[in-house]
Amino acid sequence: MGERSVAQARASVMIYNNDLKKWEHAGGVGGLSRCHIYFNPANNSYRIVGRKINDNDVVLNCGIGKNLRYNKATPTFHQWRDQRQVYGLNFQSADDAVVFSEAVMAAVDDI
Ligand SMILES: CC(=O)N[C@@H](Cc1ccccc1Cl)C(=O)N1CCC[C@]12C=C[C@@H]1CC[C@@H](C(=O)N3CC[C@@H]4C=C[C@H]5CC[C@H](C(=O)O)N5C(=O)[C@H]43)N1C2=O
Repeated sequence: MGERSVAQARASVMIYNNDLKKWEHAGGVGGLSRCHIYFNPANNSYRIVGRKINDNDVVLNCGIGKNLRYNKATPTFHQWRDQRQVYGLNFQSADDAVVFSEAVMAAVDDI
């Protein structure tokens, strides 16, 4: 039994460049990605995967750890970090952002 998607949202994926102190489009080019939260029943883990809508390029692929801190910086820009980098999602609507954030929090609570 493979991974299954427990939530998805369209958003622009951004990565914070700690050296330049600025946000950059994940994958280098702006544009919307379809971001899924996948649950892996084999090891009860979750990860967030984002693929560009126009060419399916994987621009985001990060695990959800049990102590992930998810920051709703604005109603449509949410961010989190892992030990390597800071991720940001620019949602198309506050509703999309709420739905996705609740699924992230549920995943964190489930680990
Ligand atoms: C302590 C810490 O890491 N704090 C983080 C946020 C955070 C809090 C709690 C848990 C996780 C996270 Cl990532 C933090 O403040 N960070 C992470 C790297 C960049 C930033 C540090 C400083 C700057 C100040 C302004 C804010 C920021 O970058 N914002 C606020 C929301 C806004 C929304 C969209 C993005 C898109 C481009 C625009 C811009 O950079 O011009 N922008 C921003 O300016 C974003 N900043 C941040 O988000």
